[in-house]
Amino acid sequence: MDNNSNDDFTFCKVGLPTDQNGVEEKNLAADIGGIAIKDETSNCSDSSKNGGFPWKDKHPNNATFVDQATVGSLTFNVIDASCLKSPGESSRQVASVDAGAPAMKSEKARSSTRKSAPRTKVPFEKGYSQMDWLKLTQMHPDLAGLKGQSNRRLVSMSEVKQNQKEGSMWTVLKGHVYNISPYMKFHPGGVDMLMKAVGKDSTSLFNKYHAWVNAEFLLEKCLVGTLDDGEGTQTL
Ligand code: HEM
Repeated sequence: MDNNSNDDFTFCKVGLPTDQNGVEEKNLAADIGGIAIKDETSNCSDSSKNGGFPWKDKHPNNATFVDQATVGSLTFNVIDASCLKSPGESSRQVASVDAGAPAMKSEKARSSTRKSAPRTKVPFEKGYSQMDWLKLTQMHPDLAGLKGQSNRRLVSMSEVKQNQKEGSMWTVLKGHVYNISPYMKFHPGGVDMLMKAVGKDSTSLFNKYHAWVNAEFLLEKCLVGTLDDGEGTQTL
């Protein structure tokens, strides 16, 4: 066999990269695929460290932007949080990440899309999750309490008001009349909240808290009828 052939492998130790003095560089964690998160601290009042971008000068929480980098759809903002004013905040650098949006858009965009109503989801009791509700709607033969009556009938508002007792709690939602009594304990916003809907048109309350919820689907089996705006009661 020819010893000078390409079968001759040489193994060598691969060490950490070194600087020009041959000293191994230890601070590698901050360098990821071309992004260098600079470990520079900035003076809180020094706006010359904004990389020439005046809008990167201040973070809304009074921290100073140090660097910005982008990988694919992710934008990193590295800020010096040492100027944070709240008492519990310690001096640190923070990297905030925004997916698919320019960094400066994020804070304002998120706050402007927030609902005015407070989010107060209650933990559900065992056996009362939304999945349990879906199972119940598939198994129960008469959740609306129709007792054989058609749910394709017009229902007056005065009839809705009369149905406010255990087992028969009616509400109007987007022109449909539902018996929400069986859904009470399954409501993620709690029984007390849903009780506000009983005996009245709850469309505006519903939209205030969660216009995105598909009530037509969730309450399909609780449908009693259609609201009669003309206050008559007849079969469709
Ligand atoms: C009438 C039919 C209603 C149905 C089918 C319904 C359904 C739901 C659903 C599915 C959620 C979970 C939403 C989510 O996870 O994003 C929810 C949450 C909630 N609901 Fe309702 N809801 C109804 C009526 C109401 C009414 C009338 C009120 C207020 C008076 C209300 C107040 C709330 C609240 C405060 C939450 C918690 C919001 C959150 O933090 O996510 N709901 N509801």
